[in-house]
Amino acid sequence: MQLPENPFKRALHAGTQQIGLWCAVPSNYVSEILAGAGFDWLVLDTEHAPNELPNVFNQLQSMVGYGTQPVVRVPWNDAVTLKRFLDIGTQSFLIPMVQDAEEARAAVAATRYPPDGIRGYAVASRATRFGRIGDYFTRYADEMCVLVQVETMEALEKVEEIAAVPGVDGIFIGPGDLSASMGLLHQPTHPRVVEAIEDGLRRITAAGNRGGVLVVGDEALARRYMAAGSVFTAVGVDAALFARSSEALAKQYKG
Ligand SMILES: O=C(O)C(=O)C[C@H](O)[C@@H](O)CO
Repeated sequence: MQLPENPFKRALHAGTQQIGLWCAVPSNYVSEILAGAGFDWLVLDTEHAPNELPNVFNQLQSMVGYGTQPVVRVPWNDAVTLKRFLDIGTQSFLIPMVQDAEEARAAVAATRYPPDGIRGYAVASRATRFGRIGDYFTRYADEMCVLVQVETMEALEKVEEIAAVPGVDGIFIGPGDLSASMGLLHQPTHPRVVEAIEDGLRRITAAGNRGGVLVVGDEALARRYMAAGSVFTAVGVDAALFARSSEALAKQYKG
């Protein structure tokens, strides 16, 4: 068997704009529905969603064959957690709350085998397709994508050093937590937050790395961030889509 290519990583490094969606609903039925919707990438969220490893395994399988690529958001920058998601075949990670270059290096090291990192070895995991991918251990890193989240003012001040860390394929700016760190909780589109995100995206690009962000329900702002340099841009959250559209439908008939 061949090592699966990572189209998300390849498009990211080619500078191709990729439109994504957050999948907070912990269901492989939902992830397959969303995988056919037309997005380039889908975040399988295990930080802010009641989603665990066995279910993410099912979600990864549900997306096989669809063009949309899974990006697993782990709950923390933790090598043990990353190891388990690596072994089920995850090839793209979104790692939250990375504060500086040291934490970015730790995130990358968790995805690499020695001597490049500390990833634990398993002889027959889904990642290697149970030993059927002959060159997995020599080529896996080519198709491994590490996205780190910068989502505090402190981390945003260090975005250039984070961008320079080898193996960091992209930097996602988290509007929600960033706004909270700015004293603007639940105001991710506050003008000061928008200005900070735009500046961060420009600096990430100037540092030679690739920026991404999430915007919910505001196409103009999403396109403003794309103009500022976002090349992996999430434009919605499934749970919010379900909640708002179901409310609207009920209101049509219930008033
Ligand atoms: O800080 C943020 O904003 C993010 O990291 C995205 C949110 O966590 C995501 O759950 C959407 O609310």
